[in-house]
Amino acid sequence: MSAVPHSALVLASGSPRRLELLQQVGIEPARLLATAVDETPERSEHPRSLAKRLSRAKALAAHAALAARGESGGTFVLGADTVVSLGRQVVPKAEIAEDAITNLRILSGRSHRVFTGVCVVTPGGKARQRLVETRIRFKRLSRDEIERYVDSGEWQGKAGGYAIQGLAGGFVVRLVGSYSNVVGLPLYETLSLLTGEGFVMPRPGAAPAA
Ligand SMILES: Cc1cn([C@H]2C[C@H](O)[C@@H](COP(=O)(O)OP(=O)(O)OP(=O)(O)O)O2)c(=O)[nH]c1=O
Repeated sequence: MSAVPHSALVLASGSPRRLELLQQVGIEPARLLATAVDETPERSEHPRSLAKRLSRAKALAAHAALAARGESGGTFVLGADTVVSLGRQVVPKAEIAEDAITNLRILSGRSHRVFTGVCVVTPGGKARQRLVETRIRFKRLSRDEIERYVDSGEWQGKAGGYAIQGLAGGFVVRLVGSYSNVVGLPLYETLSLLTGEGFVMPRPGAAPAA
């Protein structure tokens, strides 16, 4: 049987979660290319617009970097950005313990949304996007629970200051939508975006396309 060669993909991300999620569905990126996109929201920018704008900026920055080296031919580039929001407010990434405490107090006992923007740049240079939303309700968190969580360090560098795939999974009363979207890459939507643009999925066990 003649096998159609599968497509090559560059993951425009430094997030180990995004790499693991792609690998989970059988895609081994040909390379990882983290970008240095400024993630500051614009004035009164809605969280969903922020996630969409940043995912596009990451994918296009990686595509431009590859093109500058003459390496963009034949490759799909994938960028993503995850934003936690409470109403119109962005619940920022936690960098220090105080940020994580503030965020968890805000999220305690309430419903919030997680948006992930996904952007694919095709080998022909077209940028295609999706925006995926997940709704989550956290239990009420006691001061002790917040302190113990902050001691774990799991919040570091995570949108909203928590990681659902770790201890914070125990805070979730209700989740509506895609779980992988919260961890950083909505798998169903990402695969349908890629295959809709002509990406050929590898067969299980195949070596990554160059
Ligand atoms: C809410 C939540 C976010 N996150 C992570 C996913 C993302 O890695 C991060 C959000 O920050 P992003 O800016 O989306 O991504 P990043 O800076 O980690 O990586 P890159 O820009 O290079 O792709 O938070 C979790 O791992 N679990 C969660 O429950």
